[in-house]
Amino acid sequence: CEAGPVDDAVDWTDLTRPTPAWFPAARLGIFVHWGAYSVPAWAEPTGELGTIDEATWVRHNPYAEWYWHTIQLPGAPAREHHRTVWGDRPYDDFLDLWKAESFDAAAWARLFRQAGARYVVLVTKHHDGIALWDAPGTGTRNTVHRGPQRDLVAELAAAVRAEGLRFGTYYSGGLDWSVTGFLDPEQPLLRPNDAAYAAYAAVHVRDLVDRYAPDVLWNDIEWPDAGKHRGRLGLHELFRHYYDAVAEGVVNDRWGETHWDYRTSEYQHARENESAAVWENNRGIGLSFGYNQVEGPEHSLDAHAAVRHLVDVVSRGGNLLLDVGPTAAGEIPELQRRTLEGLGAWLAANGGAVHGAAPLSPAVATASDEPWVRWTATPTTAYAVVDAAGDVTVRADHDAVDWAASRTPAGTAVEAQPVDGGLALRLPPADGPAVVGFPLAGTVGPRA
Ligand SMILES: C[C@@H]1N[C@H](CNC(=O)c2cc3ccccc3o2)[C@@H](O)[C@H](O)[C@@H]1O
Repeated sequence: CEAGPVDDAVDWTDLTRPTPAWFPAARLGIFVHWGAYSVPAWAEPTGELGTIDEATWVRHNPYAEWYWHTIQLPGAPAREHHRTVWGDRPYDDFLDLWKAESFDAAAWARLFRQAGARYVVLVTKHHDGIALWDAPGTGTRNTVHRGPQRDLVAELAAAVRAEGLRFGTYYSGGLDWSVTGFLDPEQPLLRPNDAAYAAYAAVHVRDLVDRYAPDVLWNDIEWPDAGKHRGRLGLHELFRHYYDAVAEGVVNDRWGETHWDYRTSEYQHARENESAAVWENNRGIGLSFGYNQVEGPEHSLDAHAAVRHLVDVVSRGGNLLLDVGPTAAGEIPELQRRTLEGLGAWLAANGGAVHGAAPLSPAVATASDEPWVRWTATPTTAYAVVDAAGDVTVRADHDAVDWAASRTPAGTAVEAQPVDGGLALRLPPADGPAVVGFPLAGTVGPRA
């Protein structure tokens, strides 16, 4: 997803401002990919983005939300699957087959809060161009006029905010197959860059801002090149309008080489962006963002793996935006629900080491994999998250921490003794990684 040319005349730096503190403090968000693609809900669980070569990826795409694209490709198993199960039905039939009959926004929002999430980002228009609100210029090709016949963005925004979480919107500015068709299916990232599409997309995002005041504006792929200007429907004006409307709003980095509040990585892709001061890794619980009925436990993070991934991300200064792909009916698949519930149970007992936490100065302690240890910190406390039980030695500068006052977040004292180059801990049995807090002696604390 290479960035396109930028209008050098535009000074993007006048949009730069300190990132609103709520975002890095949040540490965990829930992504929701729900669309017409949730009806077929079929993809090959090939592997994680960033670990599969592009030639394999395009024909064996594990992203179920790319179904319409994948079935264009001769030789793609998804194309054969579509012919066998759906015959020659057009993709848009899936919009009318999508009923959302079990959709309960309040139940989703409750589950996301119980999972320990502090924000939710809903896909409002994915690459198929179908809007989950009455988006200007989409005619009836949206969920208000067809299929669910509901404004799904409004319903989830209200429910999420009623649970005290922040609500963000994802918009696919970079791809819209309903506008471009499949220019060359073998080149999946050929983007619409013309002024007409740029205006169409700008009107959509402006409408999202004016209707829902999203706390996160999450664009995907990139912004159309013809829209990267200061004019009325230009991107600079759009960002300015957004910040005027949502003072603590944040935008991600998928708008081209223009402006962002934070960087992103996706599964294993673009991990170089994780060196930024503020960043977010996004991934599904499985290998797909949209619901994929083919996926099983072998393709998915269980609660233990989700805890480890979240803690690893936070220990390096990032947020995790963890995706759920609901069924067309509006249910959260059991495999995904179990992971969210397990993650939430662990965070309920140990969230002090995650929410509002930041990396610990490497001068005090560093990560290890044998035993698996990650460190986080608040200004007063260093947290060792140890995926082991019993007697464990962790490397730490024990003069920098008050090892005699080591505690679990629940307050249980933990036996700790300084040993050469670290601390010997006697850990209580725990359901998942154990967390030990060490009051920080002196001024050494989280890396700024
Ligand atoms: C969240 C997922 N994003 C996929 C597209 N990903 C990218 O274009 C991409 C990934 C990425 C990582 C770092 C910087 C820029 C980047 O762009 C998109 O194709 C998937 O269907 C899903 O919506």
